[in-house]
Amino acid sequence: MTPSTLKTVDDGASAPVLEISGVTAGYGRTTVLREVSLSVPRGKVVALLGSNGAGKTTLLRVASGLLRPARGRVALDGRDVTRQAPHERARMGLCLIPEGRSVYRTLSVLENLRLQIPPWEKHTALDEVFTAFPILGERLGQSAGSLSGGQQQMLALARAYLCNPSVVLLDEVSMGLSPRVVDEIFASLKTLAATGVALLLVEQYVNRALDMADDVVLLNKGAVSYSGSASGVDEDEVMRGYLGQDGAFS
Ligand SMILES: Nc1ncnc2c1ncn2[C@@H]1O[C@H](COP(=O)(O)OP(=O)(O)OP(=O)(O)O)[C@@H](O)[C@H]1O
Repeated sequence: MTPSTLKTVDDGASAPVLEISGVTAGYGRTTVLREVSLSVPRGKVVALLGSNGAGKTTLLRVASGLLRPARGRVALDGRDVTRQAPHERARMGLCLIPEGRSVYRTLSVLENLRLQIPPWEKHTALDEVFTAFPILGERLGQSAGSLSGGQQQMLALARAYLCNPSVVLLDEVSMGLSPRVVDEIFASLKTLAATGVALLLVEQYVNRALDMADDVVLLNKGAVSYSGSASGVDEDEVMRGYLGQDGAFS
């Protein structure tokens, strides 16, 4: 058999769960991301850090299909999804938890949870959500709008337990919450990661993100200024990068 007749079997098992390669993207004439590449290995936690406006949310939008890049490629499990719609990527195991606690305020907690179960996950039970966030189980009949900010964020995060994802993208889920609630949310993320779900974590609390991340990608003005193991990263250096001092991670 000649090499050209050999059939290659690639089920994506060895590929990173999410791979972004050479992505340039922006809004209208404004370029926000420049040649950004990033890889989320299966079952690993990657922290995506950078100062305000560096392009972190834009990168999550490109990854999830909400924004089409001008150049570059997005792959899930080794399959090119650059032209796939967000719901198709969701069906392939990508779950985005966007910034800002997206819950239906006038609907009950239970109704919100039911709406978060995608149509193709017919047999999903709510038990895992109640294990992660017991308070939601005690508030099922209450309107989501009457929950505290932390409880609303837990309700938004419930989606990560209901979609059977292989990778979850989290955009500043700790924003505006008390330290005690942030502790609880990070504990739930650690539990989720321990089940083998990969996380791409955009997080303002650098120390908390570094504490649970395997790898770190630092964005500076839309370009990657550091990409590598979290163990080689010093929080102070990241903060200097945030403040835009040249030299940090160059
Ligand atoms: N819908 C939009 N239209 C035009 N420009 C936008 C839009 N969304 C974001 N931008 C701009 O793109 C740049 C990157 O924004 P982005 O939200 O991706 O950064 P970020 O790193 O997530 O910042 P933050 O930490 O403040 O959320 C900013 O200059 C922002 O003003």
